[in-house]
Amino acid sequence: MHLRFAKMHGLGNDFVVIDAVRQHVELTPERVRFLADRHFGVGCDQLLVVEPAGQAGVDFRYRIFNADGGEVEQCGNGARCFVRFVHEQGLTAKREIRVETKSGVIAPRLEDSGLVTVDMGVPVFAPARVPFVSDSDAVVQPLDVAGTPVAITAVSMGNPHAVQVVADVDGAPVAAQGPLIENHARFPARVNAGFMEVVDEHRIRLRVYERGAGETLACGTGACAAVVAGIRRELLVSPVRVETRGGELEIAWAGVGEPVLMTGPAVTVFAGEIELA
Ligand SMILES: N[C@@H](CCC[C@H](N)C(=O)O)C(=O)O
Repeated sequence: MHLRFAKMHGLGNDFVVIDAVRQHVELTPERVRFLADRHFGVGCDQLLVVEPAGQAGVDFRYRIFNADGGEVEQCGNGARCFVRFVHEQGLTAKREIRVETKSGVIAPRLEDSGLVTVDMGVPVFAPARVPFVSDSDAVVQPLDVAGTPVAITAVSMGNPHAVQVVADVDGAPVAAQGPLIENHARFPARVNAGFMEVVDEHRIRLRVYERGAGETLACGTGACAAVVAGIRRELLVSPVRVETRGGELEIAWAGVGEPVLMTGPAVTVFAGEIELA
């Protein structure tokens, strides 16, 4: 199969983006892993596939695959790249787009500044819906990480996140704890593990060990999850600047029951073609 794609990134969280509106695409987990492979394929944290809308009132559907081949519900940096992609490819002239994802409809908007703002939907804290195994709905919950007690906030931004507060994000145990939290038995769908340093009430520094991809330079849904966790823990006040290893995002949230707004860049690196076995 011959495939045209674009290589894009949002703050260094990188994507192979495929137009499945104008070309026939048949993906398997093996093909996703091959495309994501940084040595034998193109290389990316996630693969994004743009498809025609499957329901009335939305413009497109977009699907997200982690580098490990698994399909997931949501991707914040990907949502910003998706909008730039459909514009650059001439798939639409609309600047505000409603797009169907595995976890519902989100609404990204291409700003005059070139940045993209995305209504990422309403965060969910109910443990069963994250999903997180717990009989308490406390905002801060204890988690035993291979004998180390960790205090996390479990939240879904469409996809699951476990956010902990650390004193110094540069020295945080991301590589050691990340895979243990990702695969913790209390997160039956696995989880993205966030490590947040609070700089002041409007600024955090964040690293995320992503489910199915490992530590990335930035995670959009991770930034949303960290900010809502920080606001619920009364450590932060909206809006919050989130400093990641790949750059900065702005996150705004008016409180429980309200949607999270994320603003940041989306960049096209190059376009390419590849032959898939
Ligand atoms: N990098 C993304 C999140 C991608 C999906 C995540 N790894 C998961 O498995 O839920 C973002 O920017 O949000």
